[in-house]
Amino acid sequence: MDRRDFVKNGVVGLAGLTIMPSGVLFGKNADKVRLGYIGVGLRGRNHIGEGLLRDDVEIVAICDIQESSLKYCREQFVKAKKKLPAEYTGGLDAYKKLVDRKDVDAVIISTPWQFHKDQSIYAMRAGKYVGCEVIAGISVQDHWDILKVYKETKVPYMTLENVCYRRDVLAVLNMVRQNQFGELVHLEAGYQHDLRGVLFNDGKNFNGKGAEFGPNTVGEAQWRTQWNIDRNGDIYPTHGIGPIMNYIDINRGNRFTNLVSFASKSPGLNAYIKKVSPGNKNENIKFKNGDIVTTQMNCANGETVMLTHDTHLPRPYSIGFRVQGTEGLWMDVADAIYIEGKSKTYDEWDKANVWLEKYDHPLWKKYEHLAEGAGHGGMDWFVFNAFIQAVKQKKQTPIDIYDSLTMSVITPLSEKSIAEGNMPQEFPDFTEGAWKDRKNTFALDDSGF
Ligand SMILES: NC(=O)c1ccc[n+]([C@@H]2O[C@H](COP(=O)([O-])OP(=O)(O)OC[C@H]3O[C@@H](n4cnc5c(N)ncnc54)[C@H](O)[C@@H]3O)[C@@H](O)[C@H]2O)c1
Repeated sequence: MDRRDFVKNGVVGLAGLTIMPSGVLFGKNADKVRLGYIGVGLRGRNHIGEGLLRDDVEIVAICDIQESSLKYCREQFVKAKKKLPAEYTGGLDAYKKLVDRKDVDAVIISTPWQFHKDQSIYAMRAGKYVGCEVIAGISVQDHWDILKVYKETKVPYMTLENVCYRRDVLAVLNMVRQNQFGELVHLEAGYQHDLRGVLFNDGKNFNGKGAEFGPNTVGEAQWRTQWNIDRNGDIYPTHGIGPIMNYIDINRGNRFTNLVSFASKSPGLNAYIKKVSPGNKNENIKFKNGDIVTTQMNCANGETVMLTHDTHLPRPYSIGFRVQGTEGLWMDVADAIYIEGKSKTYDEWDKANVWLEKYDHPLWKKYEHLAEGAGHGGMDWFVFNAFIQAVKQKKQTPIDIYDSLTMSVITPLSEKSIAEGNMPQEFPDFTEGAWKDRKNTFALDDSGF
């Protein structure tokens, strides 16, 4: 069975009805999820690609404020020989008309970060499941505002955090659950990705050499670069922290209690501009965001966590996971695992693959053939499928509102810590005490993951 056969048949038989609290529109399991997409730039079109492959998804409408994005998106439908969706454009509020459509069950939001809060709140109020790309809100208060609407509507909200589904990440979750690392003590991760070619281009080509950013450029250079001028903090924490939250049961028996952040100086982007476009007007811009921002966090159960944001300097991509406990550790940069008494040689690393293959997660074993070819090594299939299955079965999403807000609020907290001279910041408990009793069920079954 290939990707296309699968999506015809659906991933699992529809299990018993899970009744959602009031606010969610439909009352019985749906065969098809009718999706509206808000933002069809690069990421939105990845999600379109996944949706177009499935017969249990109908993309009824798309919204974007740029004709170029809509045009590329239309081409995807033509290539897939699917009916063109309705289009909404013409202003920052155009998305509201898409959300208001009676035939939209759920929305996928892939717009720049500053729009996520209002767009998700509007969708939740309309009773539409929200699958929102990473970063829920900008300020700490934004996160509370989103929670308030969730509590009023009970409409599920999921951050589409794909790294939670990466194959090695899930294999390590499997190892954690089978106690291979013993009691976890310290964890590290980060967003360590040379984004210089994304933050700047020549206005014509994605990743085209150039030193421009803002409205006359293409892709994320239009909006993401400005955040590096205006903010100093970990502005992209979710890819690293999402998986860690699953390893140590955050919001499900554990919680972050406080954090403190440090920012280095920031010559990286200026050096890049000087290199690719000597004499460019942008070469002396003051980038407020430190080239390396590190954040240390404490947990109620005593673990420590360190996160790194590192996107302005030359480096190969790596999240830099370190998962360490009383019996051993995984370090993804070293591509290594060491388990005391079980590793081949005392005090020497095993190649990580020896362990990762042995503990390959059951979900990957089962769905590998379907995820093959999907974005980011297949994990994009898993995150999209998880959202669709939750909508179809009227279930809570596997990454829920509390997880989503917890991942994202690290940005304003780290910013505040740095602005106050590296002062510790108390971590908000969005669960309001419920973390003590909530259970970690992430990726434990395949009816929504
Ligand atoms: N999970 C991942 O692996 C991953 C990868 C890339 C991007 N992302 C996230 O996806 C989101 C989008 O990033 P991107 O790379 O697609 O950016 P992009 O700039 O390529 O696309 C954003 C799109 O949103 C549109 N837009 C802007 N304001 C809008 C509005 N008010 N209403 C409707 N459309 C609007 C833009 O015209 C553009 O087409 C961001 O949150 C980003 O961090 C996640």
